[in-house]
This record gives sequence, C-alpha cells and structure tokens, in this order.
Amino acid sequence: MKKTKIKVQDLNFFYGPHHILNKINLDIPAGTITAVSGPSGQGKSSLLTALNRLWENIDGARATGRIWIDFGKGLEEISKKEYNVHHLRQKVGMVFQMPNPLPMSILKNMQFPLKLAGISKNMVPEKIETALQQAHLWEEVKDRLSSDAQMLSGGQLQRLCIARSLVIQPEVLLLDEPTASLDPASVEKIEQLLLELKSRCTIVMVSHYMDQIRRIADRNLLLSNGNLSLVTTKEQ
Ligand SMILES: Nc1ncnc2c1ncn2[C@@H]1O[C@H](COP(=O)(O)OP(=O)(O)OP(=O)(O)O)[C@@H](O)[C@H]1O
Repeated sequence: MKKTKIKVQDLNFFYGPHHILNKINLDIPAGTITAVSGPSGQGKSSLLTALNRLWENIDGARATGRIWIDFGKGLEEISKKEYNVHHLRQKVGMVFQMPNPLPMSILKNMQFPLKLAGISKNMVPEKIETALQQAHLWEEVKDRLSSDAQMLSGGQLQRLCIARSLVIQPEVLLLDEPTASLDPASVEKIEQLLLELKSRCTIVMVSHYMDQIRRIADRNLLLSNGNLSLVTTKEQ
C-alpha cells in the first residue's frame, strides 16, 4: 500500500446557492496518477481548486470540509485558514486546459515562479534547464529562450506550462484536461511526461478521454451529481 499523499474529508463546494460537490471523501496515494472524469459541469475543476485553495480567488465560491496533504512531515491540514497559501501553491502546481503563458519570453516564463519562490539567482539556470528537460521541451527551445513564448505551438506551449509548474519542484501536480486542445503527437508526449513524473509528483488530472485514462491513470474517479466514486484502479 502506498502512503496517503492527499486526504479529503467531507468536502462540500458551492458557487453562491449552488451546491456543486457533496461531502466528498477521498484518499490519494503518493506517486500515482488519479484521473477525475464525469459529465460536463459536475465540479471536476472545482475539486482541483479545492486542493490548492484556488477557489478562494473566485467570487462566490465557498468550500467546507477538511483537506490534508503530506509534504514530507506527515499529513498537514491545508484547509485551515492559517495554513500558508503561498507555501501550498509552491508545493501544489496547476496546469490548465488552455496553455496560459505569460506575455513574455520563454525564459521569463520559466524565471517567474522561481522569482516568486525567492530562489537564489545562481540556481535559476540549472533549475530552468532541468524543468524544460523533464517536460521534453529543452531540445526544442534551448536556442531561442529569449523568444516570445507565444511563438510556440499549442503542444509546446502546454509543455512550457507544465515545465513552469515543475520548475519549483511541486510535490503534487493538478492538471485540468491538459491535452484537450492538442494534436495526437503532443498528447503522446504529455502522457509520457506524466508517466515519468509520477514517481516524484502525485498527479491529479481531469480527463474526459477514457483511452487516456486507461493508458496512464492508476485510478479513475467518476464525479456525478456532486458525488465521487472509484470506477477503476490499477493499484494492488
Ligand atoms: N465562477 C463560477 N461562478 C458560478 N458558477 C460556476 C463558476 N465556475 C463554474 N461554475 C459552475 O459550477 C459547476 C461546476 O463547474 P466545474 O467547472 O467545476 O465543472 P466541470 O465538471 O469541471 O465541467 P467541465 O467538464 O465542463 O469543465 C458548473 O455548473 C459551472 O457552470
């Protein structure tokens, strides 16, 4: 049995008067890929935003219940008001469906999170190269790091966004339909990258694609009518 990385207890999620998630209970083992699937509008993205408390930035959103994550010192309750959200978001990276590069160069996109995290300047080049290597993008961009990120293809941009999340070495990576807008070759590269990452980063990914879930996920959770159920698992 793998160690629990994330534990969710009685999570309720609301947008204004609308009750989106209904008393969700969930244990996510470390070093696994968990897929969350289900019909549109059921709250899959909302569930991800509960795990990094991004919902707190969304007007009208509200969550109750408790969430713990183990960042190496045992399970810590990250849903407590006093838990440092800045620290949480460094440890829990997020990648969205549409690549969202900053309107600046590839290099500056990669430097930005390191600057926010206060990483010392002499570590920056090495960390950027490592993250771009992990995202299988280094060879494609190493000679044009100062070019505008918007010049990259859709698949390259999504790998840049993944690299940007990886550069501060998160322990959890949340991905919201990361391959939805991509061509098959880019999808394959990203699936390969997620499989390589999972030993050092616990992955929770919203996906609509059952074939993708079968290829890469260790477990598939189905969200329907505000309730979550485990539909398949590869775990022992
Ligand atoms: N900022 C918001 N304010 C109010 N309602 C919202 C907001 N964002 C989402 N919703 C509503 O909350 C419900 C859950 O949305 P959410 O995006 O979590 O679902 P989802 O399962 O990820 O959907 P999809 O598969 O279409 O991306 C939907 O009915 C959606 O319309």
